[in-house]
Amino acid sequence: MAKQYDVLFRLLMFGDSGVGKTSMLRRFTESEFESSHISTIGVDFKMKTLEIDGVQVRVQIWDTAGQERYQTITKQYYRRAQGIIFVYDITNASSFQRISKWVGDVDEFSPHRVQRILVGNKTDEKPNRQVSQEQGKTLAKSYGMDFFETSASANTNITESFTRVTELVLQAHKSDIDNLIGSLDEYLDRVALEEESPGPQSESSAQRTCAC
Ligand SMILES: Nc1nc2c(ncn2[C@@H]2O[C@H](COP(=O)(O)OP(=O)(O)OP(=O)(O)O)[C@@H](O)[C@H]2O)c(=O)[nH]1
Repeated sequence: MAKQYDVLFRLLMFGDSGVGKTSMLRRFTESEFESSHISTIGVDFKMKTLEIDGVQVRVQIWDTAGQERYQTITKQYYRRAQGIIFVYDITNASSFQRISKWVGDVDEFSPHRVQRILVGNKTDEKPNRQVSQEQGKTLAKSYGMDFFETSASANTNITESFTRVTELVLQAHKSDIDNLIGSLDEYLDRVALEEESPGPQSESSAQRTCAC
C-alpha cells in the first residue's frame, strides 16, 4: 500500500506521574478524555498524521510512565526522539519543580537537534492552581522552549502544543527533507524521461519495423 505521509517523526512525552500525559495524548489522537488515572506501564505510543506547510507529517507519540520505577525503561527511548514535550500539572508545584530533573535526564541522552516544549496541564482546575502562568513562561524561556498551558479535560491548547512541537521538528529537519524530496523528484523525472525517450531497445524495434 502506498505511504500516506511524507515524513515520520518520533515525539516523546515526559513528566511526573499523574500530570496528564496519557490524557493529553488521548485527547489529541482520539478526542477522548477519562477522569480515572491508570498509570502508564513503561511506554505506550499513538500515531497521528498532521499537514504542515503542505507536508504530510506522521507523528509517533510515545507516552512514558512518570513513575520512578520505570525510569530504566523510559531512558532507552530518549535517544530515539526528534521532539520532546515536558509536562507538569499546574495544580501540583512539585511536578513543576521536577521539570528540571526531567530536562537534565533527557538532555544527557537525547540527540542535539531534538526540539523541546514545556506544557503546564490542567488549566481547567483554576481554584487549585499552584504554579502561575508567569512561572511556567519563565522556566520555558530559561530553557529556550515554547510554552503552553493546556487542559486535556477541557480540550484547551492540546492540538496547538502537539502541532507546535511537530512544526519545530519539521523546521529543524527541513533541509534533510528538502534534499530527500528533491532527489526523489529528480529520480522520478529521470524515470519519466527514460520512459519517454526512445532507448536502444525501441530504436532497434523501429529499425526492425522499417525493414519489413
Ligand atoms: N482536571 C483535569 N484532570 C486531568 C487533566 N488531564 C489529566 N487529568 C487527570 O489526571 C489524572 C492523571 O492523568 P494521566 O493522563 O493518567 O497522567 P499521566 O501523566 O499519564 O500519568 P502516568 O501514566 O502515571 O505517568 C487522571 O485522573 C486524569 O483524568 C486535565 O486537563 N484536567
